Amino acid sequence: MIALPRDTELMADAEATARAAAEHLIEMVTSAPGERAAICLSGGSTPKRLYALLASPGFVERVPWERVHWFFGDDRVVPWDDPLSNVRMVREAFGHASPVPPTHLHFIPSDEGAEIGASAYAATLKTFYGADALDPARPLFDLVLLGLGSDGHTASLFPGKPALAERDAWVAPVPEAGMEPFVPRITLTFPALASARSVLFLVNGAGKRDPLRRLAAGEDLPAAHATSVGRLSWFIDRDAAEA
Ligand SMILES: O=C1O[C@H](COP(=O)(O)O)[C@@H](O)[C@H](O)[C@H]1O
Repeated sequence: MIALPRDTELMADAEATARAAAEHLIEMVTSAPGERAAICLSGGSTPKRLYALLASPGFVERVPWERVHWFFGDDRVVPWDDPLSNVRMVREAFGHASPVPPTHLHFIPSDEGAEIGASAYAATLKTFYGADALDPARPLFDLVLLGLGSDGHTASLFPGKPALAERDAWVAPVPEAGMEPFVPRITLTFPALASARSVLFLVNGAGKRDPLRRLAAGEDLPAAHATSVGRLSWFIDRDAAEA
């Protein structure tokens, strides 16, 4: 077994990870201190089952959909119907009869390039938050979901890229993304992702053993820099944790 990050729950398989994440998400939205709850979604393939579960019997009736606003941690600068788009993935996972009120899905703009999209999304977040500066006592998100890329990236914070060092902006353009296909991206920065009552990494499958091993060895991977003003935890399945 790989030495796992502090505050890890080891899951039997990917289905168990998705179910536990759905329970955690429901706990975070129902315990949100204000009238609204804010969730920051991760992209990629890992969270797809979680999103589908939320819209399915057993979960759909337990989510206070009218209260929840859904944001994105990152996306590629491609049309929202492109197979590479996280918007498309999330829409497909929630399904045609999506329970999400359309005005509660806050997509990252992708039609005017990475720079303009990043500043437009920062404005969206600041309007929702009601301030230009993040107050650790009043987190922006109730829950931030994160994934772990095979190269150790999280959101679209890739090894060696300037966005990693961003301390002021909430959202950053990533003109040359670090993984194929090389499509420009837009990402929330570490300070924005950390402004959460809970930050939760979801990690499944044998493809994640290498970055988990490298994190355990103390390598300076982007995912190692994720923090939270609240709790930071990991749900990792056995397949990923196998040595
Ligand atoms: O590029 C991305 O990759 C990570 C990990 O994705 P996965 O397919 O390995 O689960 C993801 O968290 C990020 O949002 C996505 O844009």
